[in-house]
Amino acid sequence: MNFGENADTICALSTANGMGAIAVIRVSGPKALEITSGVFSKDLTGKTSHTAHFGYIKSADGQLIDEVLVTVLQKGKSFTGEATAEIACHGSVYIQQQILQLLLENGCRMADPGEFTMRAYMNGKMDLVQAEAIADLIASRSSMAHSLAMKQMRGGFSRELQQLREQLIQFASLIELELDFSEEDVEFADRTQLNNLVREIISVVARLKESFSTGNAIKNGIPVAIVGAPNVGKSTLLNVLLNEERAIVSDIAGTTRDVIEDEIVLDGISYRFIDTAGLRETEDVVESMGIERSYKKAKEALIVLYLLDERNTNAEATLNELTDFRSNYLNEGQQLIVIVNKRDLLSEAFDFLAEYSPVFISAKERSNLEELLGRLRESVTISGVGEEDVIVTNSRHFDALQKAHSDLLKVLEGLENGITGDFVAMDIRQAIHHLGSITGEISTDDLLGSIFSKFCIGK
Ligand SMILES: Nc1nc2c(c(=O)[nH]1)N(C=O)[C@@H](CNc1ccc(C(=O)N[C@@H](CCC(=O)O)C(=O)O)cc1)CN2
Ligand SMILES: Nc1nc2c(ncn2[C@@H]2O[C@H](COP(=O)(O)OP(=O)(O)OP(=O)(O)O)[C@@H](O)[C@H]2O)c(=O)[nH]1
Ligand SMILES: [Mg+2]
Repeated sequence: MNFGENADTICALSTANGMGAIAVIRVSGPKALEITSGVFSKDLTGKTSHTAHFGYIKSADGQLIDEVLVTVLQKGKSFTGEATAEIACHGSVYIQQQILQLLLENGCRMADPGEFTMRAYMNGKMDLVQAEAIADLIASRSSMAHSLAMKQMRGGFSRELQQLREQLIQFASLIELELDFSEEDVEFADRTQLNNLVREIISVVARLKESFSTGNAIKNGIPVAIVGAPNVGKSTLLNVLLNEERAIVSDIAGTTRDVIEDEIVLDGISYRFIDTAGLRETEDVVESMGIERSYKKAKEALIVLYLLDERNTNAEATLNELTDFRSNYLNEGQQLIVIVNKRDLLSEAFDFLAEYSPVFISAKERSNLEELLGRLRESVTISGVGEEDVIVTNSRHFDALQKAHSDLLKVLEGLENGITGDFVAMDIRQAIHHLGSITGEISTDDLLGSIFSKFCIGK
């Protein structure tokens, strides 16, 4: 990988593909200002950084291509850290192509996907976590996903990792110091203190690791399974939540055969609602396959909406049904919300459900859905999304945390079993390595390639 003075000068369209009011073409690299000046009516090389210049783009044979505004960012002062010119032209596809072609003829190369951000990383403008957060920020579709990505881009997660690494490095050097003097039988590192420190670090890593299921859910839409007996109104509720006739509704029990899901942003949170086949004993082969899938989906969901309706008047049978479901299909960490639907038809009080604090709604009449949304939002908070907490949203980070976690457990085991310092130190170094791979203190071309190739071109 060439960078610094030897880097190619790259260019790409940074705005969306296709026609727009204005399009921005970004040029970055050692020759960005020279090459852009070569196709522009003014010399940009000596201009103050962060200034905009009006002028013309002309082709080699003197044809006027467009009137444009070029922004100059000098080396060391731009997003990429390299000299950069940003050409804001009229957003015609023809003009965009002509300008890009002129830049290529004058010595630029087309940027690979994510190459501008990769250069920002290579030039120390940001770490890998922050670079990855930019991709998440661009992809974010809900306020919660946006705020997680923003926090990560601003360095929240990086600072937490940095702290952990520093503690571990100090720890490792204490143990290694002890090794140097091992002949003299000195213990520089107080083992109890080390023990406590490792425990503390393990608990932080564990918390980060565990936040991934929520973080991932927020990024991809929080999975909410709608389950319950046939005909209670699951599909009606799905349709009402999505505001769309997504699933077939009928008064025939067993209408929904397959899992139906769709995503929607409500109140700043993106949910993935999953309608399932009504749960019951059945001889029908196809229906029982559908029910099998319902149970599977319920297990994968973060929140389970369990629907009952006006027929569930038998307290014992209903409570048994709920207990059964809870003990057989609900995992730890999953939130259960019990809903009594068809409240327009209710004549009884359903006091026996008090321990579940059910939400009474009428899906058909769209009544009391606000309470349900409130409860959904509450469940998201309960599942671990505090305002202050750093949340892991990226599976690469999760993998590395998991590895660091198991290294640290080995360290702890080593300390407790009185294993010699050199083995303990090896495991600590491994943990430091895995934590460092997250922010990219340690990285390989393969890793960078796989991360940045998923970015948009021009980013
Ligand atoms: N036109 C344009 N808009 C954009 C970007 C861009 O590169 N160009 N961005 C790209 O993603 C985002 C903004 N991010 C940016 C980050 C740093 C710098 C920059 O010039 N940094 C300098 C100076 C900082 C300062 O003055 O405080 C530096 O870091 O040295 C510019 C944009 C979104 N909007
Ligand atoms: N009165 C009343 N009827 C409702 C309400 N919600 C749903 N229904 C009716 O209940 C019947 C069953 O609704 P569905 O949404 O198909 O029920 P389901 O739970 O998806 O049923 P399966 O797919 O068979 O498991 C339909 O006739 C709906 O119109 C409600 O709030 N009040
Ligand atoms: Mg249905």
